[in-house]
Amino acid sequence: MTNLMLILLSDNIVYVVLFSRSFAYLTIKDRTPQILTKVIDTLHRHKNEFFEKHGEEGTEAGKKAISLLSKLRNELQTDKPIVPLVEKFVDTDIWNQYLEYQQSLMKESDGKPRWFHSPWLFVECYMYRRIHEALTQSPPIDDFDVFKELKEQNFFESQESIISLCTYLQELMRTIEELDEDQLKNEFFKFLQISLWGNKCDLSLSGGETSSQKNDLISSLEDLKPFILVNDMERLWSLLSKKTREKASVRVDIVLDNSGFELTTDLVLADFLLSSKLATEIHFYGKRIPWFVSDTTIHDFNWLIEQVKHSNHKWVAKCGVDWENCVKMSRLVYHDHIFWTLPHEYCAMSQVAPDLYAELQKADLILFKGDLNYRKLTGDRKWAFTIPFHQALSDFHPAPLCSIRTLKAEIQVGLQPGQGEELAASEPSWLTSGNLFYLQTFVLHLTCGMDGRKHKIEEDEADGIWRNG
Ligand SMILES: O=P(O)(O)OC[C@@]1(O)O[C@H](CO)[C@@H](O)[C@@H]1O
Ligand SMILES: [Mn+2]
Repeated sequence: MTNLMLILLSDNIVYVVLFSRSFAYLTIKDRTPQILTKVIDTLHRHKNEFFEKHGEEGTEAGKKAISLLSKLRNELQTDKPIVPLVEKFVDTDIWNQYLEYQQSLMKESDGKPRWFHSPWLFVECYMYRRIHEALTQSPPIDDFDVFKELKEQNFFESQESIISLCTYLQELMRTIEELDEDQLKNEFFKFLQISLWGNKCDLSLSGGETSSQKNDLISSLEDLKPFILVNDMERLWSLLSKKTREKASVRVDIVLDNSGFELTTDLVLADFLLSSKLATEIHFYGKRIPWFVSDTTIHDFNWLIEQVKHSNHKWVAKCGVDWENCVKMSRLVYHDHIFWTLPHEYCAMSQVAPDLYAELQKADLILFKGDLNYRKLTGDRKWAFTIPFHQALSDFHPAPLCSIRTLKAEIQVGLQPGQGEELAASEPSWLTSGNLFYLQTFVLHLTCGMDGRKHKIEEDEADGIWRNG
């Protein structure tokens, strides 16, 4: 049953609202409470560790964090108002200013921003920021990463694939100097697809359920190709190979997504780019706080390289030693700016985090991994499927950039006329099932206006979850 409804909102944009159960609604209604319950369960299971480490104070801290998170879950499930952050942290004021901005978008009659009455992107990011606040309010366990176990499990369960990946890379290293241009391009395409496939291993989509990479990836690449919806690899190659011919140093920046298997595929891609001299330095961007369950923090990055270095498989261990050396020689550089864990869409970066924008401008190419980055690149708006990618970026272009993303949310641009409709006919959940891949490049610096309609996601009842206001 769907109802049509016209709503006039404070910014005087009229939305025709179709009430249909949406991915955003199901995320907030079902998946985020499930994730919170897993976090509370994790804290319960670490009670003894907290006591052993910190005595009675640790036990009390665990209880406090659990009660704060239980309160958060209740606020979410009963659609309470979104409350300001209270614990002083580097981004507390920015978050509370953003909450005031959301309030300003609402009509007085709509009251305050609530969990089911706010943009999905904001509410989902806010939930992870409140999890972080609950821990920082519970010293001495304030530095405990409630998602650490899940991220490590993903890595350990993907060992088969990691071994085949590292073995392939090390075997290629033996002959990489002799590859001709075509052979090099084909290897580049392989490592790009491996990094793309790695994005399927995402624990927030799975609600924390295991999502490791079980089968051998290299041999599956041909089977994977039909699932690539937009494939700009050729354009990516011509951009990068041209830069390599023209410049002595070429910098590729990779905005990371999930730790575990996906991070391993990104390190393998980075190693290939450096070893093939397609790049001379790689800059990685991770998250400052635990984020969307599986996203990479500096602790995850250092832990993974250490694990790989100490592997009992010789080619895996060789990769770990190489990666550690690249970090020491600053050929691999890791950044974790707080902006990446704010709710802002990326077209706001030059205002909100001009230092980060200036850093990205030094890159010859930026690769954005994953779905959440794609949502922030496109402002989480309901663009028509055929809107060009550069237009959806709404003036965000620090450097030529490429989104490498598995579709997991109901946003998609850059398609051919009819392509989205065709996919919907063949697989109704094509946007959120995580079965389709998306390698879209924006390599030309074009300015563009913001003409995307904002995305409104509704479910059956009168309330709805809105995308970015
Ligand atoms: O960025 P990633 O790891 O590819 O995906 C993030 C994600 O799991 O979180 C949101 C739903 O909870 C969606 O953006 C997407 O499904
Ligand atoms: Mn993620």
